[in-house]
Amino acid sequence: MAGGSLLAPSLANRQINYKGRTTIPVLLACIAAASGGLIFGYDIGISGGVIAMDDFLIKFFPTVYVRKHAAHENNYCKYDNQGLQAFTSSLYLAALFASFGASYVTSNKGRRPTMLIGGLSFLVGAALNAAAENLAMLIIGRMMLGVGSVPVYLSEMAPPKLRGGLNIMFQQAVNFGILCANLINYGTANLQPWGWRLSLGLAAVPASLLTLAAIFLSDTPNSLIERGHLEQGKSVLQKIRGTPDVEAEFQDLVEASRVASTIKDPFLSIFRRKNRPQLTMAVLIPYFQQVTGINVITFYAPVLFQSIGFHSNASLYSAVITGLMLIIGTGISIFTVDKFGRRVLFLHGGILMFIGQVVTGLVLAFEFNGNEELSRGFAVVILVVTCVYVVSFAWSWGPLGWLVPSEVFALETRSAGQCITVAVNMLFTFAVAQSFLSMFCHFRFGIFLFFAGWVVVMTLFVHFFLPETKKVPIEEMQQEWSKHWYWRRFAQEQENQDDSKP
Ligand SMILES: OC[C@H]1O[C@](O)(CO)[C@@H](O)[C@@H]1O
Repeated sequence: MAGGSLLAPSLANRQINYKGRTTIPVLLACIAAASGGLIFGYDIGISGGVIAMDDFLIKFFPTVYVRKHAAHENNYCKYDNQGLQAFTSSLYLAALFASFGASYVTSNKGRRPTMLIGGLSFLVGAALNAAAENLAMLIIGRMMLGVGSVPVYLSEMAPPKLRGGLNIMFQQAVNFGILCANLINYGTANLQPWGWRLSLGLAAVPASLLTLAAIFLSDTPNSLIERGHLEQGKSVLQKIRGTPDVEAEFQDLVEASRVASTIKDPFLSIFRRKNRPQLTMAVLIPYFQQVTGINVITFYAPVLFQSIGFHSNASLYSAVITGLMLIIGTGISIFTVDKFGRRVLFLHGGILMFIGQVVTGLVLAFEFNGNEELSRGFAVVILVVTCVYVVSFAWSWGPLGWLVPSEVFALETRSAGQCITVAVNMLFTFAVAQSFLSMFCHFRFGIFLFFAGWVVVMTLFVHFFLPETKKVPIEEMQQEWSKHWYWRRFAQEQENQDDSKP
């Protein structure tokens, strides 16, 4: 999938001692990857603050503007509007469809064209959004941003060597993007009447970096070798390592690509009965990540805080605070994930997220009747428990929602598993974005209890069904499933050679 090289089992955990130094192309590749994460985060974080700006509402959603300022109305429903939700959600729907095409382009044409298409698509999307005169321009722009996001996700998530702390760095880049967006909204909110245009248009800055990097970077050696261009692959490797002495690494890449090519039909393979545990993880982990409800905060925090009575500025800087919490939490994850393991982080994160959501639900139930503002003291309580919730998400389901799927698949199901993970994640990101404001209107405070219920389910699921993957080499993953108290009934069928059974 996605041109991601699959390390041969014999190579996956070997102490690697290749020659070479960090060269400019390597640094450029890192910048490209980081700017990909940044833009994705920026697009996640920017829409909520923009929706909270009056000039934006007057231009595109006048009825919401009137409702927002009407006194003594049901505050829970002020922002309930399908078009408004579509402005946020359309990005993820486009990303979902693009995920099917992007992996095809990458495996046939290489990483570079996919990054280039992604960068250009981001640029056009940002331009359309900044210049928008009607809802169609807004939504088409957001869809272009969605098309741009997928290559970034697929290429960052695919390489198995990006494991542990490194894999999490990508999530951290997304968080930085979200924080930048929150800060920029805070700054542009006072630039009337065009501050929202600046917010949306600034996505063009990292998008240009990504596009330039794609133009100036050569394709990766892995991608060239996988597509049969061995000599070219070798010379690129020499260039990026800054030494002609790359034979050892080159041979390993050739071997990895040979192993990858022997894997037939990963999509058929993942649907075999013996791979049921892997298919279950590919679907449930990204699903659970989204029904934690995190994107209620990342997409709609300013709107949410305004609905319960925070003033405009307070809403925007509260969103900045939650953005900071994402970074702190994911920082904690980077330093603890390989020490304490994945399950501990998931379980502790789950318990704290549950507490945060239940307290929010109860405070709203008893202290906020939907017509007035929340008292100052309780507003502070809401902000504090929201921070607890966000920080614990950011060390658990945020990064591990990507890291664990990259570790639970055996070699033969890996590429299909990661494609499914990306698609399911985008599907439910879309679903939450498109439904939250309406659900908030109808469920009221109950929406937080609804997400808390899912957190209970996913925490129990981790406790009973997820084996620890810390330091488990990819070629030993199948054995982990065979040892598991529940999954062994499926996984052991490998030995009983019941492979063909669907
Ligand atoms: O860090 C928060 C962000 O991370 C994601 O879960 C994706 O990795 C997003 O859906 C969310 O907005």
